[in-house]
Amino acid sequence: MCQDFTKFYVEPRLMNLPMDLDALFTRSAPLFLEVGFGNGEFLIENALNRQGHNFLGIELSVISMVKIMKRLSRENIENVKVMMVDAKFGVRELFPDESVDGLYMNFPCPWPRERHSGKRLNTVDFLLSVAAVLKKGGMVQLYTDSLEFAEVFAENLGQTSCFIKIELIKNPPQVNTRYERKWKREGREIYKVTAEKLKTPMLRRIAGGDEMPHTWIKELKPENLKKILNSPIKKDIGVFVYKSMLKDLDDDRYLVETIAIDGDFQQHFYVEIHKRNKGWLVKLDSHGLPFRTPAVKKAVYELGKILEKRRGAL
Ligand SMILES: C[S@@+](CC[C@H](N)C(=O)[O-])C[C@H]1O[C@@H](n2cnc3c(N)ncnc32)[C@H](O)[C@@H]1O
Repeated sequence: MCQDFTKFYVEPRLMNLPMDLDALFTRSAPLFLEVGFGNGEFLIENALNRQGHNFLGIELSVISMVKIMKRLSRENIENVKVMMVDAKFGVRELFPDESVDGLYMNFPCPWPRERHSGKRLNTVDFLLSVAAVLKKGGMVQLYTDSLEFAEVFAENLGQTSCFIKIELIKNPPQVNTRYERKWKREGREIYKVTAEKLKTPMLRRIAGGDEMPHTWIKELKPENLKKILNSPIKKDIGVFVYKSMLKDLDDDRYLVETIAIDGDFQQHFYVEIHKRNKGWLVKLDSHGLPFRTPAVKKAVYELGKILEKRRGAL
């Protein structure tokens, strides 16, 4: 039987940002987020016990996404939505200020190696995003098996100057997630950090806006475009990198593999060069779906400029 998951899945890349949360849930109710819900036990148990609240789960794993949607569908759970986005970007960019009543994080990866430190979800920057989207009096709650992660989380909550009642306790009541069970089986201690939001910081957000710059390259013969694209387009000016050029099915369409970098957030996608009556259109390839950040827009725009310059040099 074909299952319809569209009821549960939110695609923020296709929405006006920040999101209209009441419209999303078709009702106004307190909203709680869980970052990295994994198997989804915690999210679902809370949603079933608190039918008057809305729950939104954020994950990066496709397997987790499919697993939870199957269960939401099977049990016809109405007050949970899920979306696939990096929480560092998603919490900051998708939610309006003071729109969330509570944020839970159960056993996030501690990323102990220094070279992975950019992925940790206990930095001052991430916690400032959490502070911005929480309502005043809203709470943040972390469970972890890593004392170091918990201590840095608590310390950085304090660094933001946006939270009060910051508490770190050892061996709290269980949340009963897969990772909690795993770490307890291995005899590890569990730590819980909680805090209450007091102040809303000012955040600079970068996503949003529907406009997508595309450019036209006129008066360029297909054989000349081929010549241009045969020499590699490698450009790295800090915000984007063109990786490699792929020719699509016919001579009318080329794809340039691109990575756009907005601070600590990277997106991988293709820019398309497509022959139309008016000339060659340079635009975002419609199969990929990056957030339209400044670096993505610049990558599209700059490719047009590069092609134009090379055309002039032919
Ligand atoms: C160690 S697992 C814990 C899963 C679950 N909460 C539990 O306690 O069993 C961490 C989860 O966080 C997700 N994750 C890691 N980094 C993330 C990020 N930046 N944004 C959203 N989810 C993330 C991973 O895909 C993974 O499912």
